Amino acid sequence: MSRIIRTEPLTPEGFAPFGDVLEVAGTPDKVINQGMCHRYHDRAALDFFRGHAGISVFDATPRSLPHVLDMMERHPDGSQAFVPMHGNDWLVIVAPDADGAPGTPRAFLAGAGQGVNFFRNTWHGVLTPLHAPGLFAVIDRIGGGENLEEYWFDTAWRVEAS
Ligand SMILES: NC(=O)N[C@@H](O)C(=O)O
Ligand code: NI
Repeated sequence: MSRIIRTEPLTPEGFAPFGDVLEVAGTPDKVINQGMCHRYHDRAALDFFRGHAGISVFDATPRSLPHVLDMMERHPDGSQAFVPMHGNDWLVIVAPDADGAPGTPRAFLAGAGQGVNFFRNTWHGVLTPLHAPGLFAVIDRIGGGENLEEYWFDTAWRVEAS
């Protein structure tokens, strides 16, 4: 018997306990390139312990709703940003910490043009595209050690569209 969570729109306010939303929003911080480009400057809290920032490209297999969430993970030594290289919606699942395990997850539906940066040590589901191509640039910690803690649920969660 799965436990149900329903998707909710990704907003900076809703996501604030878990990380940053990367999107064009509000007044640009800088207008550059002779007025031809708006720069939304320095919009993510990057945090890498005993390592450095790296950019990787992920080609992830699309999933579909309803989605079975049986595992969440976190990275104790670094933040992790997912930046779509496509224009589709995709799924971002996070959870508060509850004594060293994920608490009740929240499933955010990211829209076209939205990326996220998970704060260091934030419980999250693995990269979850909903359409092909599942291409993302990922900015996270490059360094020694595992930097990965997984938690497998005894009873899976079922993520359903709202
Ligand atoms: N393992 C890996 O590189 N990716 C995961 O951290 C993930 O959050 O998808
Ligand atoms: Ni991760």
